[in-house]
Amino acid sequence: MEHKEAVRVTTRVLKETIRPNLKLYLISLVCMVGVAFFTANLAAVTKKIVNDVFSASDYKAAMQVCFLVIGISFGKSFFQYFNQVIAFTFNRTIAVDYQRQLFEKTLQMSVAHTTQDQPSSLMTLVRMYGQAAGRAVTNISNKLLTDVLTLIGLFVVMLMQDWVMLLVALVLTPLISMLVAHLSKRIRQVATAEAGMTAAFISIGAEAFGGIKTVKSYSLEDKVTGRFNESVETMENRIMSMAKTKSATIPLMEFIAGLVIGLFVVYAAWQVVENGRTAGEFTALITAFLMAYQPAERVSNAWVALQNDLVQTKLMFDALDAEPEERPGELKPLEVNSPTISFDQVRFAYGQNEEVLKGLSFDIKAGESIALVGQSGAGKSTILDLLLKFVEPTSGAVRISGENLHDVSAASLRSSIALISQDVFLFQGTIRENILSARPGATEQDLEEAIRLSQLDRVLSVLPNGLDSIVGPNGNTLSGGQRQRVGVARALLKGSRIYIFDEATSALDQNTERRMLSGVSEALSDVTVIYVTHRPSTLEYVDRVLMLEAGAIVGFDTHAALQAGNAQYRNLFNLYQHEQDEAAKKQGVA
Ligand SMILES: Nc1ncnc2c1ncn2[C@@H]1O[C@H](COP(=O)(O)OP(=O)(O)OP(=O)(O)O)[C@@H](O)[C@H]1O
Repeated sequence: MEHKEAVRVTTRVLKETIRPNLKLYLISLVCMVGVAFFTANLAAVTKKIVNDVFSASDYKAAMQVCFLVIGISFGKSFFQYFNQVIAFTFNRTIAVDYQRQLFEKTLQMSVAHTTQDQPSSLMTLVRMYGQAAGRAVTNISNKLLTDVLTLIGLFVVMLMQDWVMLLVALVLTPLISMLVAHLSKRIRQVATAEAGMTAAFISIGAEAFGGIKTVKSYSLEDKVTGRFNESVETMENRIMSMAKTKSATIPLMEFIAGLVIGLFVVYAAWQVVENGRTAGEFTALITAFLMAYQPAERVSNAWVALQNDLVQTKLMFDALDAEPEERPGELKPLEVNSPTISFDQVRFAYGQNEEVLKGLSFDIKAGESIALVGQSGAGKSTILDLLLKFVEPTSGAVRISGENLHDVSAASLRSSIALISQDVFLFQGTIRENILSARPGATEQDLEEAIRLSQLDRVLSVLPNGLDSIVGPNGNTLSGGQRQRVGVARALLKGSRIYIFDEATSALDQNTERRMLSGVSEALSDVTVIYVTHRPSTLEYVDRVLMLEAGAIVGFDTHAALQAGNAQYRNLFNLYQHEQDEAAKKQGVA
């Protein structure tokens, strides 16, 4: 990151955070000045100790100086305490606020953008960036400022004792500034890559532990460990390079301090002996110089840390400024007057890859139920992604209720469609809460009906707490089939005009699936339903079947008509039948 960019990021982060907390910040400013004032006075008081107490051997003066020192120390501690509490509050408030903004922003991004990264690495970045911004603001507006003010105070004390200090200051200040500027640049260069590397590191771990059964059953431990080691090594090299740069600053400053003190002693001795200056003046000067060491060290540390945090804050701003999927109010809401669906010459390709859908045109009437079938990779999921506007056609148009989805807001579109996927997502909580999340105001009667139709009542009857049983994170205390039934119940309660069942019954046994489908198809007789399925049994419950092959339609008719007149469909149906029989056999054996 260039110097100009660092200044731009600093200005923005301060503007965005100080303004809303101005009152608190002004109080902390008073505290900072208080800390600096009392610290400087603590150094200055040594002059009195040496001259008035020791040199004059005055007992009374000793008592006065004693109270003075206690008063100054109390003042310093008082302001220091409040300053630190405010700095801490500031840090946390800013970190949490940015984390919230980043989380919301990530949710607003397109699905394609969000799924580029592992969920865990996205969360790591949200956490890291927010914390970095909090630290950056606290460092600049509080820690650095407190110490710089203290240094100025101590400097004034030194200047008051001897003008030679002015010369020393004039020579040392630009020297130290140049040194710090050089180190800062190096640190920012190294830090730029750090955030990405940490996210990659987390992502490797998440992938390995998330797929632990696959890793173990395919003996992939060595491969996973190899990838982990590689990422750790790259990260360690970066961290080491940063540590070396950081470590250089403190010894360098210590050396400069030692050099200056050495010269002071000789200079002070000469002034006292030859020019009749008092020992107290030089005690105050050297004390101020020694006391300046700690804040100077903290300034140097805070400055180094700041470079790192500014880089991450910049990355955070980049993420916050990224174009969202769409801006609120940018597009009109979809009004589903009649739940018709039409694809008009739709072509689609993922990036520069080969076309996945090759000019698809078909119409689904309002209230019709259709099954979408085809070999793996034919393009079924892509059709669903287009319907939900997770992706947009390369050319052609997808319409619902006559409206081109390109012109309607994604949020209104998605709230009009109930999607039930194969992997049902359940959040941690009770089954009741999960189902009611689709329609919080639903009556007990509607809830019971949804439970009955989804065949969930059979599951609930064996759970000790029934509907109030708690499911673990992502419903992991339920079996795949149980989760699917909760997913169907939740979707039924939503009461949409369009339903999409994406392999939503794949984990159910045939009998349960049949019972569910007969109830569901009756309950959804006046809404439009799409089933994506490999199950031949599902095909009996739909009005028409749309068969895809390599991104093109090879048949769209009733199951009976396709069976009678379409050889490709018969082959596919036989394949599905075979798969189903095999699965039934396996279930029988189990
Ligand atoms: N994100 C992606 N990037 C690149 N290509 C993709 C992506 N998602 C899918 N594809 C490709 O698009 C084609 C259609 O995939 P799609 O998932 O729509 O098929 P499908 O019929 O749903 O398959 P399945 O029954 O196995 O789920 C496939 O060749 C697939 O490799």
